[in-house]
Amino acid sequence: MSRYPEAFLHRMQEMLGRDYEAFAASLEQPSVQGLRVNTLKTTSESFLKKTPFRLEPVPWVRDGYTFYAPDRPGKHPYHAAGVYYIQEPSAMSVAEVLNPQPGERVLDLCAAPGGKSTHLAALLGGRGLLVSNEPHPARAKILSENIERFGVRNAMVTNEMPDKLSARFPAFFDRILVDAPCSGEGMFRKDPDACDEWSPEHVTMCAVRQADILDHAALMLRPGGTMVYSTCTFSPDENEGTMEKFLARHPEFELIDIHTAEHFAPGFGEFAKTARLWPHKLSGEGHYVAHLRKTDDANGGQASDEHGGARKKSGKGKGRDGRGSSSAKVPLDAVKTYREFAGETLTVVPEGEFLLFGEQLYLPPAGLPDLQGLKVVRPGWHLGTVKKNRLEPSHHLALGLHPDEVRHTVDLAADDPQVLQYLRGDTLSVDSHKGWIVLTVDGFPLGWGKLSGGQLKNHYPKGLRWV
Ligand SMILES: C[S@@+](CC[C@H](N)C(=O)[O-])C[C@H]1O[C@@H](n2cnc3c(N)ncnc32)[C@H](O)[C@@H]1O
Repeated sequence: MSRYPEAFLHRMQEMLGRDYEAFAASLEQPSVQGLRVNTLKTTSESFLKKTPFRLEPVPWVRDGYTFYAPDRPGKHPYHAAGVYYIQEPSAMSVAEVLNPQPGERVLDLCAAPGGKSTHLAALLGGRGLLVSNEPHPARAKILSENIERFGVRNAMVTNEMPDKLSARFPAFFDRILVDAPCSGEGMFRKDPDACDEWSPEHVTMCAVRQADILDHAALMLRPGGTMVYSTCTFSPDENEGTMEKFLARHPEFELIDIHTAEHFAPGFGEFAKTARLWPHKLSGEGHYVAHLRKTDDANGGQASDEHGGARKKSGKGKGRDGRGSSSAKVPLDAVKTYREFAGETLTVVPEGEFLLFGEQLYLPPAGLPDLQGLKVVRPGWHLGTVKKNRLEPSHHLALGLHPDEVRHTVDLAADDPQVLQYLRGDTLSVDSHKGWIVLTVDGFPLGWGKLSGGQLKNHYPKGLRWV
């Protein structure tokens, strides 16, 4: 008996006709695995010279590669250093289609665990603003950790429902990604548990929720801005059906071409401009992608300034520690403490309009909107914890730094046993400058250590330690 729901297989048979046999055979194949190089930290060219893995380029994305068993890049120290993100090849198509440009304001509305957000961040190249949102609190935390590991400096992570954000950010974003919660049919072979949740009723419920999410996304896009709607399911109700109803409700939107469309099959019927990624036609899982544009004269129903609704930052909100203390004015002492630390430890002192939540000091991205009343998990680049007269640097600071920006580093080769000891939280014996140093693996920052008397006190975060 098949491990896939009968009703699902029956629907697929009806949908695919002659192609069904090839599709059904693909369900019995292992899922395709991939990694996407973090171009905030390196280039693909340089990574390919160092990588110990056998990799094949994914044709529809820059910097994406397929890897094969027995390689396990998720277990390599490069993963802890944020050198790449493990993401299956079809999922890599999505941010590539949205194609944000450095300096833009980008929203990823359904962002956890962060595959597409880290991709969007890489494409922004550290310039502009990325708001990565996830309503589920535990998933928002994972998203935030991935933003940290990837060393993204210009992202804010929120934990909100779309209506809360759309009330706050009318016509604000240049690009929006709605990678919608869906019935997940395209992930069945990768994640057999996804089958257990599947039912025809679940498909219908997902379509209703997708409509609601899209309506709020539509409000937040500036006129002339672009949006990608994507799912990892096959059901037309959640794909072409969701698009059809959305376009009927929103005549200010139109479907536009997908620049990588040659690699994919077209969507059904009148939705040939959208793309279907079939596991029996390419090397990847099942996905659907639609690219939309909001017309220039659409006013979005809301007032907006010259950049589509920018708001002045008040710097208030809830910190990642949930204390939500006000940070309208960062005490000068805190900034002084940070600058002293940075002056001693770094070659370049990151500056900007700081935010302080409790003891946590952040550097928010430029153009960060009003945070008042929003659940913010990470309001920008986390610099550290301000103690009485000292700054304890954050893991995010280390991961967001280029090794040249740090005065003292200890570099270890990936196969040096001390790397594993460090990731396990052990104290290391090293010969280097006394004080704070960044431990790097083949030149990629892994985390902080504090050296005294030849012993490196381990500051790799307890929650991330390898067991
Ligand atoms: C397909 S997953 C996103 C995957 C993510 N984009 C990535 O690449 O890692 C959809 C996400 O939407 C979240 N979600 C569920 N309901 C939502 C809603 N009403 N609004 C926004 N996101 C929602 C889910 O918790 C889930 O994390």
